[in-house]
Amino acid sequence: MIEIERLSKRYGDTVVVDEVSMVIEEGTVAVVVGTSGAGKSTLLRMINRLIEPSSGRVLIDGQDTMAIPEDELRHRIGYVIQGYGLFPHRTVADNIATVPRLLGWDRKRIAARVEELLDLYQLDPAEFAGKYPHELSGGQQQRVGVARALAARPALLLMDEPFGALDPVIRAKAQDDLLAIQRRLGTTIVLVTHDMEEAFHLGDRIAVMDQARLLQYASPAELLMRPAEEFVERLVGTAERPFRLLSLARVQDALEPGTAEGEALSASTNLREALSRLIWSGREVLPVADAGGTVIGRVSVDRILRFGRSSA
Ligand SMILES: Nc1ncnc2c1ncn2[C@@H]1O[C@H](COP(=O)(O)OP(=O)(O)OP(=O)(O)O)[C@@H](O)[C@H]1O
Repeated sequence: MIEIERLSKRYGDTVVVDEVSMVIEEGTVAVVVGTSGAGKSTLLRMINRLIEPSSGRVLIDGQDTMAIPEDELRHRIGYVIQGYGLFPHRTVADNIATVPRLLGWDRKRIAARVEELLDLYQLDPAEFAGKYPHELSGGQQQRVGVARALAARPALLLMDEPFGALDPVIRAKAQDDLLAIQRRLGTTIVLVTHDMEEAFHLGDRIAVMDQARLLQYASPAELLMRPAEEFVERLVGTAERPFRLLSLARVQDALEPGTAEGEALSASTNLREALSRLIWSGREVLPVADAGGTVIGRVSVDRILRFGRSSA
């Protein structure tokens, strides 16, 4: 668990982070959003003390980060930035091995870990281990950047606009991969983004910052239904609200008994996508199948629309 308590950063008379307090539960994803210059990156970097706080404190599992030597802190906390920060003159394997080497792991253990991470990120070790960053696509570099941050199995991963440079298709895949890996490893993640879609897709909780202040820190549904201030309401996108609500629920939540004509939707599909498929197919109802392909019921346009209403 990460506890941020009245954390502030001042440069001279300018306050860039103003008494921010928030708790990030273990194994969850907290996403920080806000306007440019709101203080998001500064807040993130104060967690691993890349930036020293002016006041306030950060506790990791109850331990004040000030009591942890800086290098140990950096090894314990994974950090991913936009542009991935890979070392250009080191191979993919050497990049991933950076922190394990600093920690003095033996060769065999490092090699096994590198291979495991490349596998996890679907990069064939035989092909990719010896390549240099400039020989990789943007999406591959991004995956190596995250693999490197995960190399020493950090319990906490800080990510600053990690998918900012990716095109929309690769970006969606990178987000899904991250969630899958996060669930598998139980990593706690704090991620900064400009992209509200990304925030709603990834965040268990979303922190909204504006002009150095934390305006609201709540679950995606809460931000939509009960925005604390007009700024939050505008940022979550008033016109987008029903669609964002739909994307938070799954077909299994709107399942009705019976079956229907047409290509089955998976029960795990989100309702926004399901509605889109219904509209495109020109049908009022579609069958729903479980992960094994067995039809378990149906879903209708009517039922989905009820989920998108504020009184749902
Ligand atoms: N070393 C510094 N000295 C003075 N001001 C700084 C310094 N570093 C950052 N700032 C200011 O602090 C404010 C917050 O910066 P920060 O990078 O945390 O914002 P951000 O919300 O991450 O913005 P963006 O989304 O544009 O990256 C900005 O106004 C920035 O100009």
